[in-house]
Amino acid sequence: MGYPSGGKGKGGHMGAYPQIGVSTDALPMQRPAPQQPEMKADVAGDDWKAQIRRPPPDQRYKTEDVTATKGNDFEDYFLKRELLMGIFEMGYEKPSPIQEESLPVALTGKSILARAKNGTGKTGAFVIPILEKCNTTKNVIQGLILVPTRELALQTSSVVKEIGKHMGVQCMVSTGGTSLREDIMRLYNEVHIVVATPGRVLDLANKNVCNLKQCSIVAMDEADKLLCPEFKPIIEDLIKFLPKDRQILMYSATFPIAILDFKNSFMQDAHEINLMDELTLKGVSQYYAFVEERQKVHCLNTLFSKLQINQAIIFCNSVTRVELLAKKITELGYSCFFIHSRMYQSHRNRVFHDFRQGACRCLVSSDLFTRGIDIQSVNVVINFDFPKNSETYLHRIGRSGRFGHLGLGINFVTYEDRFNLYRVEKELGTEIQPIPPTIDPATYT
Ligand SMILES: Nc1ncnc2c1ncn2[C@@H]1O[C@H](COP(=O)(O)OP(=O)(O)OP(=O)(O)O)[C@@H](O)[C@H]1O
Repeated sequence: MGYPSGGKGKGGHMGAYPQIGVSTDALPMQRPAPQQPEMKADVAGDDWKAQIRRPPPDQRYKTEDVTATKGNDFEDYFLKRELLMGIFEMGYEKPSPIQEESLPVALTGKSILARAKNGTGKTGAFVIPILEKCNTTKNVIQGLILVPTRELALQTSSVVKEIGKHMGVQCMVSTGGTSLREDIMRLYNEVHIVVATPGRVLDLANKNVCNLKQCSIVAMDEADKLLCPEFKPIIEDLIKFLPKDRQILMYSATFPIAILDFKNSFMQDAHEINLMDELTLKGVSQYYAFVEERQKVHCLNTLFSKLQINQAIIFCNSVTRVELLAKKITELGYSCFFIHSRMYQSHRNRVFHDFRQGACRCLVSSDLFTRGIDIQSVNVVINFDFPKNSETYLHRIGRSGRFGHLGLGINFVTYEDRFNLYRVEKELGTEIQPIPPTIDPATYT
C-alpha cells in the first residue's frame, strides 16, 4: 500500500486534518449494484482454475491463530465453481480454523453460535455459506447480514460482492444515515443479499418494501454487540419477518452470558464453536505506559518518532477527546484523520475510504472503529484512553495483527486506570508488559 510522500513525520501536513469534509462522494458499494455480474465466468470446462486471477501469495509470517488448521481445502466442501473462483481471487488459499469449523456445519443448514479471535476470518465463515445457498436466478432476498455499524456494513458488503463476483449476486447495503428513498428504489431492483444495520432494515421490513419471507439465512456479525440493549428489541422484531425455519449464524470474538437468553429463545439447537481457549491474539505484543493525563500527547509524539508505524489507529473514549487529540496531533506536525459517530455519514465514508487506501498513516477514533474493521496495513493500535472493559480492549487491539500477522498494542494508563488494567489482564488471561525503551520492529512489522 502506498503513501503520499511525507505521510509520516513532521511535514507540516496541516491540510490533512480538515480533509474529512472535502467530499461527499459515497463509497462505490453504496451505489445501486449493476444488473449484470461484473464478469461472467466460463466455468464449464476443466480449465476454470487457469482463469483465476489470484493475488500474489502473502509471504508474511502468520501465527497459529490462523495456521493451526486440519489442512482442509475450500474444494473439499463442494462449493459452486463460481464461488470457489471468487474465494481464490480474494487470495484465500485455504480455510482458516473458524472457516474449517463453520463451513461444513453451515452448509447443512444448521444454526451456529461461534466464537473466534479477531481477524481470523469470521466474515468468510458466514459469507461463503450464504453465497453457496444463494440462487441468483431467483429474484428474492435470500440472505441477510446484520452488523452493528455502517462502516462495517460497507466493508462486509464489499466482501460479499468480491467473493460473489462470478455468481452475478446482487448485494445491497442498507444502513441509517443514508437516504431511505434510495433504499426503497434499490429494492425495486434485483437484490439477493442485504447487508444492514438493524434499525434501517426493520424500518424497510415494516414498510413492506423489504420482503424477507424467503430469506432463510441470517448472519449476525459482532453478535454480542447486536444483542446489547440498544439493538436487541430491533433484532427480535426483525426475526418475525423471517421464515420459521431460518438458519442463524452468530459470530463474535466476545460472547457475554447475555447471549444465552437469545440462543434459548431463537436457536436452541445451534451448533456451538469456541476457538478461544486463549483470548488474545498471539501476534500482537501488548505494552502499557504509565502516564499522567497531561503527558499523553508528549508520549504519543515520542512513540511516533520511535515506532515503525505502517498505519495506526489511536482510540479515545469520547467524541470530544477524538477531535481534540486529532487537533493536537496536527499541531505537532503529523497528518491524521479522525472518525466518530457524530460526524456526517458522508464524512465518515470519506475518512474510512481514504484511510483504507493509505492516504494517511494515523486515524484517531472513538469506539466506532473498535469492532470488525479490517485494514491489513494497520500494525499499531494505541489506546490513548484505556478502555472501560475487556471486550472493548480485545476488539480494539484486534484492529492490528489481522489474519495472524504481527502487531503492536500500546496502552496509556493513568493512575485512575490502574485497576482497569489489572482487571483486563485478569479477565483476558494476558500479560500487558511495561513498555521497554525500544521495541524490536521485527515483533510488529
Ligand atoms: N482463508 C483465508 N485466507 C487468507 N486470508 C483470509 C482468509 N479468510 C479471511 N482472510 C482475511 O483475513 C482478514 C480478517 O478477516 P475477517 O475480517 O473476516 O476477520 P474477523 O474474524 O471477522 O475479525 P473481527 O473479529 O475483527 O471482526 C481479512 O483481511 C480477510 O480478507
